[in-house]
Amino acid sequence: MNDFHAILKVISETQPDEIYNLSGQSSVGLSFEQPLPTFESIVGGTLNILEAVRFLNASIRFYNAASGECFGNTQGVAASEQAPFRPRSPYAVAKASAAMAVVNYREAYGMFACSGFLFNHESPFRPHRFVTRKVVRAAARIARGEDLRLMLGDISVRRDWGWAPEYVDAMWRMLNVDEPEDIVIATGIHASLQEFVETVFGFFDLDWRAHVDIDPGLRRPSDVAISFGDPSRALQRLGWRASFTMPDVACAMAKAEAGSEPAAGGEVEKSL
Ligand SMILES: C[C@H]1O[C@H](OP(=O)(O)OP(=O)(O)OC[C@H]2O[C@@H](n3cnc4c(=O)[nH]c(N)nc43)[C@H](O)[C@@H]2O)[C@@H](O)[C@@H](O)C1=O
Repeated sequence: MNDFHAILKVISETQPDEIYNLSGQSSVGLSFEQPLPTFESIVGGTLNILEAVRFLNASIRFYNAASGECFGNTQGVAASEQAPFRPRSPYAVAKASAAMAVVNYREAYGMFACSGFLFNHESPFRPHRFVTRKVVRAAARIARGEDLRLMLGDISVRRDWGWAPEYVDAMWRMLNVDEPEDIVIATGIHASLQEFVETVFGFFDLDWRAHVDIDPGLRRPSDVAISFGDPSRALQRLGWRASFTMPDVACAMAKAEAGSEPAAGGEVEKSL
C-alpha cells in the first residue's frame, strides 16, 4: 500500500463507496525485529489512502484498522475511546500514529474517516505466528499422536479475545452511521493466555501441563500484561456487542483445527 499512484489508480477506476484499510505488518512480535517496515507499511499505507481520497475529492467512507495495542497496559480499567495512547511496541507506535493521522484528515478536510480500536479478534484464518492459532495447531497435532511439545513465552498475559467475524460486522457498522467516530471494539472481558491454553487442550482431552514448555526467549522486549477494551460506545453508537468470549473463541478455533488435515512434518512450535 506504499505506492501512491497505484492506490490513486485503483480508487479512480473502481470508485468505491467504502474503503477498509487493514493493510500493514500486523504482528506485534515481528515489529520488534522489523520496526521500520512495520512503521512504513502501517503509517505510509494509511497516509497514502487518505491522500488519494483527498486528491480525488471523493465522498468515500474510510475505515482504518487501529488496535487495542495503542492503549498498552490497561490494568484494572477497560480502555475506552478516551484512554491515552501508551504504545509498548513498534507496531503499537505505528498504529497510534496512523490513528492520529485519521483524526487529522477528518478535522482538516471534513472526510468521513474513522478508526476502529479493535482488540484481539481471532478465527481459524489466523496465521500460526499469532499465539491463538499456534496453540490450537499444536494441541491438535498432539491429540493426533504426533509427539509434539508446545513452546510458549509469557502465559500470564491477559487479552480481550473476540471472534473476528463479529468484528468485521462492527467495522461495516462504523461506516454506516451518520457521523464518523473512532470506536473501541472489544468483548470487555480479559482472560490469561494460560486459561486459553487450558481451554484448547481441554477441548482435545489433554492436560496442557504435560505438553507445554515455557521458553523465556519467546518473551517480547516489552509486552502488554493486560489488554481489554470497554465496548459501551460500540453498543450505544453501533448497536454492536460481542457474543463470543474467550472460551467460545478457543473452542471454535480448536473445532476448526480438529477438522483440518494433519500438516506434514512434526516441527516443534518455537517461533514467536
Ligand atoms: C490487538 C492486537 O492483537 C494481536 O496482537 P497480540 O496480542 O500481540 O497477539 P499475539 O497472538 O501475537 O500475542 C498475544 C500474547 O501472547 C504472548 N505470547 C506468549 N507466547 C507466545 C508465542 O509463542 N507466540 C506469540 N505470538 N505470542 C506469545 C505474547 O507475548 C502476547 O502477550 C494482533 O492481532 C495485533 O495485530 C493487534 O492489533
